[in-house]
Amino acid sequence: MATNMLQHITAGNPRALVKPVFYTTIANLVGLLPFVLLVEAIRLIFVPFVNPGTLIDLTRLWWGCGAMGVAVLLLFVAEIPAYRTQFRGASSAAAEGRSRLAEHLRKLSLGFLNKRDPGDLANMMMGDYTMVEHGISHLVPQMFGALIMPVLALAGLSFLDWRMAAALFAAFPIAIVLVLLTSGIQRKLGASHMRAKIDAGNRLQEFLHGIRVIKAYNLTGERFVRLEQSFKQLMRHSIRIEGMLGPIILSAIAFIRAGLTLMVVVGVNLVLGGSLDLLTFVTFLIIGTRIFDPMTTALVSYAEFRYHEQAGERIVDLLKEPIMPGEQEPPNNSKLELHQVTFGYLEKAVLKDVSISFENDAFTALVGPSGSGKSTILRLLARFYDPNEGTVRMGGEDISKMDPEALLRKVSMVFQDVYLFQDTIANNIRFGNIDASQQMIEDAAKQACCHEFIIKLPNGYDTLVGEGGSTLSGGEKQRISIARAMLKDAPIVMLDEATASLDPENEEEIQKAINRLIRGKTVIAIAHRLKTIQKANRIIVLNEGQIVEQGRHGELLALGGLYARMWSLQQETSGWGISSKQG
Ligand SMILES: Nc1ncnc2c1ncn2[C@@H]1O[C@H](COP(=O)(O)OP(=O)(O)OP(=O)(O)O)[C@@H](O)[C@H]1O
Repeated sequence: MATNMLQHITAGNPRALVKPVFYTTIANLVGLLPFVLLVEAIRLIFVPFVNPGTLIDLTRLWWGCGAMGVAVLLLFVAEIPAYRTQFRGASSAAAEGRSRLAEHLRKLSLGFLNKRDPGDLANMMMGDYTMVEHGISHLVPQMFGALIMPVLALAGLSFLDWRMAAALFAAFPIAIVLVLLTSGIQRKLGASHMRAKIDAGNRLQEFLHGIRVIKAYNLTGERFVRLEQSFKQLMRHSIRIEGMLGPIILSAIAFIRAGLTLMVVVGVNLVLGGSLDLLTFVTFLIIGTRIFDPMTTALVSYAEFRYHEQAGERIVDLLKEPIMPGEQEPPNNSKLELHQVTFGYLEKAVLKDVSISFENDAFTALVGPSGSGKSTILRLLARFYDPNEGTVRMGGEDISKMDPEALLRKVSMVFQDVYLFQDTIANNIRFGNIDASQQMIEDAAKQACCHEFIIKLPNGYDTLVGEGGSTLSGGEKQRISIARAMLKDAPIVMLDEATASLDPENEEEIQKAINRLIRGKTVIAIAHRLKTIQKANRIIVLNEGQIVEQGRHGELLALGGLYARMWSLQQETSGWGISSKQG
C-alpha cells in the first residue's frame, strides 16, 4: 500500500523522491544537533538547583556554546543540497512527467481520446502535475523529516524515563489512527473536488474557445451563467473539503497537545512522589514542547498527501492506458486496401462491410452524402482507429500490426480544417520534415503558392502565427498546410475537402498547389464538389456506410444513380447567388 501511495504521489516516478528525502532527512538529523546541545546546556545550568552546593561547569557550557555555533553552520550546509534536490528534483520530475504523458497521449487511439474531455486532459497535464511537484518537493520530504524528531525523541526519552515517554506519546497513535480512519472521507471529498475543478476548467475552456460565437449570437448571459455556476460549484466543494478536513486535523492536533498535558500531570506526580528527579522532568518539558511542531507538520502533510496522491493516481491510470499496438515497419509497396471493414465510433456501425482497394499512383475519390463515412475511411487508412471487423492493409499486410508512427510517415494529409501551431510560419511548414533547410521550406512554399504572401508579412517566414492559425485567412492556412505536405513528400496523399468553402481566387491557387502535391503519388481525396474530381481514376460513391457505386466520372453519369443525381444537383446550384433585388 505504501509503495502504491509513493507511486501515486510521484505519478509513477518514486525514484524522484530518493534524493529529496535523503537530503531532507540528513538536514533534519543535523537539525537535531543544536537541540541536543540546548538540552545539555539547560541541564548544566540546572545542576546547582537540583544538587545544591555544586557549581555550573562553565568550561563545558562554553564548549557547548561553541559546538552550537558549529552545529548551526553545519545545518546551513546540510540544508543547501536538501533545498536544491527538493526543488530541482520536483521540477525536473514534473517536466519529464508532462513530456512522458504528452508522448503517451500522442500514441493513444483517437477513439480513447475522443471519450475524454480536453479540459480534463489539460488539467491533468498542468494542475495534477503541479500537485505531484508539490508532493515531491514538500509533502513527502516534510513528512519524513518531521517524523524523525518524534521517533528519535521517543527512543531517547524512553531511555531516560519510560513512564514520562509513554505519557508524552500516549495520544500520538490516537491522532494517527484518527487521520488514517478518515482518509476514506478525504478521498471521497478529494475526488468530488477534483471533478468540480475539471468541470470548471472545461466550462472555462468552452467559454474561451467559443468566445466568437458567444459574441456573435449574444449568448454572453446564458454561457456566462454556466461558467459562473461551475465556479460556484467548485467553491462549494472547496469549502466542503476544508470544512470536513479542518476539524479532523484540529482534533488530531488536540490529541497531541493532550499528550503534552498528560506528561506534565504524570511528571508532577512522579516528582512529588520522589521517583523522578527535577532535571529529567525539565528535560522532558523542553523536548515535549519542541516535538509538538514536527508532529503537527507530519499530520497535516499526511492529510494533504492523500489529496495530492489522487492527482498522481489519475496520471498513473492514464499512463496505464494501452497505446495502439504494432511494431512492424510498413512495407515498401504502399497499396492500401479496406477488406470487409465494419467500424463504428460508438455502438452504431458507420461503415458496413466495406472493401476498397486504392491502386498505387492512382487518384481515387470518395464522394457521398454528408455522414456517409468518407472521412471515417481516411481515418481508418491512417490508423487513427482500428476497425471493429475486417482489416485495413498496406502492401497486402494488416496495418494493425504496424507501428502507427511509421505508417503515418508514408502519408501526407491536407484537411479542410487546417490547424497551425503558435509558432513561426517557417516552423509550421517544417513540421513536414524537421530536418528541412530554409531553402527547402521556401521551395515547398513556392510550390504551394504561398511564398508570395509570406514574404509580404512583416517578418516573412519568421512571422508568428496565432494559436490555430487565427491570424491568417482560411486560404492562406490551407496553402501553408499544402507546403507542409509538399515538404513531407510522402507516397500517399489524403485530401479531405481541401478546396471547399474557399473563394474562386483562393480555390484556383490551391488547386494549382494540390496538382503539384499529388503528382506521381497515390491520392485518396474526399470531395463534395464533383467538378474537382472529374479526372479521378476511380470514384467511390458511399451512402450510409456502404459503397453504392464506383467507376470513372463518365461511367457513373451513365449509370444514372446517386452520383448522377448529385452531379445534376450541383450543376443546377452552381448558378445560384445571393441577389439584392426584391421579388
Ligand atoms: N468522433 C466521432 N464520434 C462519434 N461519431 C462520429 C465521430 N466522427 C464521425 N462520427 C459519425 O460517423 C458518421 C460518418 O462520419 P464521417 O465524418 O465519416 O462522414 P462524412 O461522409 O465524411 O461526412 P461529411 O461529408 O459531412 O464530412 C456520421 O454519422 C458522424 O456523425
